[in-house]
Amino acid sequence: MDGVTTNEGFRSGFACFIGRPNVGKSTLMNALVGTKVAITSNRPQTTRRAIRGIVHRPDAQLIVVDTPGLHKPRTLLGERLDSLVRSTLTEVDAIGFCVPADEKVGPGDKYIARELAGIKKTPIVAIVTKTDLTPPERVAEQLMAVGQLGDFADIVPCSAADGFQVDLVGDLLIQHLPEGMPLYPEGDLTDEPEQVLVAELIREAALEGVRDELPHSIAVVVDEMAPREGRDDFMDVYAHLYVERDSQKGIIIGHKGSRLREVGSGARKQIEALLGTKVYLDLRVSVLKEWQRDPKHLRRLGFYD
Ligand SMILES: Nc1nc2c(ncn2[C@@H]2O[C@H](COP(=O)(O)OP(=O)(O)OP(=O)(O)O)[C@@H](O)[C@H]2O)c(=O)[nH]1
Repeated sequence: MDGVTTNEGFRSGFACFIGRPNVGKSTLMNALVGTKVAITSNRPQTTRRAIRGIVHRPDAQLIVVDTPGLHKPRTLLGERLDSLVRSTLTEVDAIGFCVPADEKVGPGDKYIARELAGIKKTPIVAIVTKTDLTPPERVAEQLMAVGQLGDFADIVPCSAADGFQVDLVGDLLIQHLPEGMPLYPEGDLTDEPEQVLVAELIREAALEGVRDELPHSIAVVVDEMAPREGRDDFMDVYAHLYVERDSQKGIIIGHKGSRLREVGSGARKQIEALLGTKVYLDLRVSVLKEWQRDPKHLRRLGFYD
């Protein structure tokens, strides 16, 4: 970090991405940070926590706060997610408003744009994501359409999938950060506790291939995680996967436990990559009836007011 702490002109601060569910916010954050700190899936509302990814540049440190997709709340969980997003918006130095290139601007985007119009202080960079999915003419049209949605500091197209202009998104956010020293040590990529990242990787594996309302009903808690006695290259992880109904438990476990075994081995590989050790994963499935609507259960699963 030589020279950095005294560098004039060094910028550091926070940005967040906002947008409808599934528009590519987590993927973009991972691409900016350069590693997988937020789980992604093709199911809407995959993200439930404000995870921070830290982007290190020679002249700046950008801390990205990942938010759940904003939408009109339907359940108590939905309401808590929305208030999480709203409080995040007032605490950051810049906002990246994501709209995908491959879907027409719709009521969901307009709802968010109206919410953002109420936040006067924070500069907003509009980001047209997933440009790899559409021809350039369509991207150009989308840039125009997004421009109509509000008053933005910049509008930029990018693709997290092929890396197109991901660095530029970083530059545009960084220019709105205040001058200041780095807030995190060099090399740190996230400040989420490892246990939370591990739980998210298990949830990601469990989401593979499930349909309908089941994705929203899955929550994961890591009960215990510790190096095996006498070995620094082996981690024992004990986790619970919660669902809301007995029928869902059956689906997750699968015929003679086949599906749960797949989830476990998929998750284990990802956790091993994250931790850099071998992992033993003990995964149990339990029913927490209607946890999304129950304040007590929500607290137990880590969703606070
Ligand atoms: N082709 C393509 N797909 C992308 C791109 N970015 C994201 N995706 C895909 O879009 C889906 C949603 O991405 P996420 O990053 O989970 O979206 P999100 O906005 O964080 O979603 P929520 O957490 O539900 O709010 C995933 O299947 C991604 O692989 C991109 O640049 N190009």
